[in-house]
Amino acid sequence: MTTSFDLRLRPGMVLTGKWKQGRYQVVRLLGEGANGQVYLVEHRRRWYALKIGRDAVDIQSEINVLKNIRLRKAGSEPFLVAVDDYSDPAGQDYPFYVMRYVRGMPLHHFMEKEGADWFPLIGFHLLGKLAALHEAGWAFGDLKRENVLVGEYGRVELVDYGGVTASGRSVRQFTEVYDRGYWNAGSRIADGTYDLFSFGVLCVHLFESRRLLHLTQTLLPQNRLADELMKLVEGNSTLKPFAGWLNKAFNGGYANAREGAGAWQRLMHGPGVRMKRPVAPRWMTGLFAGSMAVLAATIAWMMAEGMLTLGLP
Ligand SMILES: Nc1ncnc2c1ncn2[C@@H]1O[C@H](COP(=O)(O)OP(=O)(O)OP(=O)(O)O)[C@@H](O)[C@H]1O
Repeated sequence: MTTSFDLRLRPGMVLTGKWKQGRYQVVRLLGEGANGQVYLVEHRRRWYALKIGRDAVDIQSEINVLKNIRLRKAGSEPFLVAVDDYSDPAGQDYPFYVMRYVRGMPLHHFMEKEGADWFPLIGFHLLGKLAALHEAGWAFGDLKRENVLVGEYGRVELVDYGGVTASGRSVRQFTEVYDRGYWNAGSRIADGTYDLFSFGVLCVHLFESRRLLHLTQTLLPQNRLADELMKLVEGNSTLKPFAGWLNKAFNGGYANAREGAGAWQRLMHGPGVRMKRPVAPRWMTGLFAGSMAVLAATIAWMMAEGMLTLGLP
């Protein structure tokens, strides 16, 4: 991935906003893409993600979307925290915004590390995230492995809102291989079905990346069809139980992610699906065992004291 500018912020340096004077200490680079670089920063003793770019228009349109979609759970901090410009020592201005730091690793790295058994649950969580956007009148647009971060217990967060588009408009930003138009399977009009198509490609990309790459290198544009993707699905043991679902998603059969999530959930417990069930953290198991021991001791003591009988005649 190349970026359009060569700014490098070093760990430890403090970036001060030109207009609002907010101070952000750089911890490390989190990632970079076409629109900018994302750094982990510390601000008022808390961690945030700071995205900085050169193109004010690109960054500003992401900011506008983030302001509009209000990714906020009741009582929690907003996703978008601050907006400002940074002036480098040479006087060059770079627009940036600060957002909530999402602790997690990109989906494909998580899956490589933790195993495919997580796939059904993570897929379900991801559909839930998309459903919330669809219900608010948006499509995510640029769904791909890198834009899905997975945290503990398979919790999922979407990052990079540069492609988020109001329903009914033309998708603003997409990645070719995930794009419905690329596969001759429909328009680039933003809606739930567009994201579900990309979700299907994402599933294929996770488990059949080599063959998917081969298809993109060998198929003539007119032969790029969802049927080709389905062949990869049918040949893969993790994806096969979801073949019916994926076929429907590739053909626009689910109007939105909520509908898709319901059907996905039913399949998760079906035949042929190996699924990780997150276990409660050890401290919670310990707490439960501890409370049971206290309860047993209390009952024994009450019985000994004659305060409790077992209901025998
Ligand atoms: N809020 C966040 N918390 C943690 N990590 C993040 C956050 N936002 C972005 N990242 C990381 O930074 C990477 C690059 O960010 P982002 O995708 O927004 O940049 P981009 O320039 O728009 O990339 P692309 O060219 O893929 O569109 C992400 O893949 C992710 O790993």
